[in-house]
Amino acid sequence: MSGPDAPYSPGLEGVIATATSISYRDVDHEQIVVRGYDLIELARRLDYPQVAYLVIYGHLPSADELAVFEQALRDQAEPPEAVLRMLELMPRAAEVMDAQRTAISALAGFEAPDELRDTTPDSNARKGVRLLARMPAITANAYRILRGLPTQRPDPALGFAERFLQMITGRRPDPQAARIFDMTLTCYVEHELPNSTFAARVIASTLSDLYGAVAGAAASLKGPLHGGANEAVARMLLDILERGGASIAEAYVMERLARKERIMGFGHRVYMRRYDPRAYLLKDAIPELADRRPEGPELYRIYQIVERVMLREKGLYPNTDYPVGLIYYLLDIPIELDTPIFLAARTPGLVAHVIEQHAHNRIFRPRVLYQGPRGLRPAEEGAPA
Ligand SMILES: CC(=O)SCCNC(=O)CCNC(=O)[C@H](O)C(C)(C)COP(=O)(O)OP(=O)(O)OC[C@H]1O[C@@H](n2cnc3c(N)ncnc32)[C@H](O)[C@@H]1OP(=O)(O)O
Ligand SMILES: O=C([O-])CC(=O)C(=O)O
Repeated sequence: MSGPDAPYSPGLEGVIATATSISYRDVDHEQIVVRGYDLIELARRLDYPQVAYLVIYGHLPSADELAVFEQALRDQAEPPEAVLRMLELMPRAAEVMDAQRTAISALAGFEAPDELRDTTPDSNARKGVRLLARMPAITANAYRILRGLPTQRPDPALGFAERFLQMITGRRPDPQAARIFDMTLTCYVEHELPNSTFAARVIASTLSDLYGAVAGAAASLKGPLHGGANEAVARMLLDILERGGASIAEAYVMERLARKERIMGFGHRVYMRRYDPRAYLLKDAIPELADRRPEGPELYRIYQIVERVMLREKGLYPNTDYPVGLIYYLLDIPIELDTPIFLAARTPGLVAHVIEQHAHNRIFRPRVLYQGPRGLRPAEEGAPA
C-alpha cells in the first residue's frame, strides 16, 4: 500500500524504514547486533578504535589495519586552525552542542570540492575517518573556547579515548578513567535507527554530503528525548542532591510523575519495558568511580532510588543515558559536554549509515495523513478577507 491508504504510525513506531547490514536491536535475544557481533561483548573486550573500524568497514581490523587506522586518527586529529578561530566568534553563552555542530559544518569547507561531493564508499570512509579523528579536538575545544579556557592540542602519544579525555579535563587520565570512558564511547558507537541516524540517512538520501548528514544528526541528537537526556540526567541527580539528597529522591520522582513529567534516562522506543543492555553494562562502573568525587556515594544512592521508583511506578528501565550522565560527572566531565561526546562517539555509526545510504540509495519521501481544510479560496480583490 502506498499514498493515502498506507497505515499511519505516529512517530513511525514499528515502521521498517530501511534495510541495513550495520546493526540491529534484537529485542527477543536481548542483544544489540553490530556487524554480527554483540555490542556488549565488543565493549567488554575491545577498545573503541577497533569497534569504530568494525562499524565503518564492516569487519574487525587485523593488527596492520588497526595500526593504519589509529595512525590516521592521530595524524588527522588537529582540526584546521580556522575552524577553532571561527568558534571564537560565537557568543560565549552559546551551547557547546551548537558550536560542535557549527564546526562540523565548517569542516565541509576544508574538503576539496570533488571529494566533498563524492558519494562512493571509499570517499565517504575517508571523510568519515577524518571527521572522527577531529571530533575530540573539536568537541573539547568548542567547550574550552566558549567557556574562556585555553584550547588543548591532541596528544599523539595517547590512545583515542585518553586523548579525548585529556583535551576535556586538561590532564592525562588515569587508566581507570580512560578504560571506563572508552567503554562509554563503544556503547554509544552505533544503535540501529534512532532519530539522529534516521535524520542522517534522510539527508544522505538526497545525495547530500557526509558533513551535512552528521550536522543534521547532531541537531537531532541534541534534543532531551534523545541524546540530550544524558545531560538532563546529570542535572536531575544534582538537583536531587541539592534539595536534600537520597532522603528526598523518592518524593522527588513521585512529584514529577504526578505532574506527568518525564524522568530523563528512562524509557526507550525499542526497549521500553526492558533493560537497555548498554545501561546494564555501564551501571557497574558507577560504584567503581563513586569515590572520585566527595558527593559521588550520595549521588549513587540517589541513582539507585530513582531507578527503583521508576521500575515500581512506571515499569520503566534505564536507557544508556542514565548511567552515562553520572559516569561523566564522576569523571569530571563538564555536563554540557555529555551530549557532544555522545555525538563524537556515534560518528562511526553515522558514517556507516551514510555509506550504506549512498550505496543503495532511494530518496526518502513519505506521505502524510492530511487533516487540514480543503476547497478554500483566496478572497476576491476588494472583498473582506
Ligand atoms: C540514547 C537515547 O537516546 S535513549 C532515549 C533517551 N531519552 C530519554 O531518556 C528521555 C525520556 N524518555 C522518553 O521521553 C521516552 O521514553 C522516549 C522518547 C525515549 C520514547 O518515547 P516513545 O516511544 O514515544 O514512548 P511514549 O512517549 O509513547 O511513552 C509510553 C509511556 O511511557 C511513559 N514514559 C516513557 N518514558 C518516560 C519517562 N522517561 N518518564 C516518565 N514516563 C515515561 C509515557 O508517559 C507513556 O505513558 P502512558 O502510556 O501512560 O501515556
Ligand atoms: O535507539 C534509539 O532510539 C536511541 C538510542 O538508544 C541511541 O541512539 O543509542
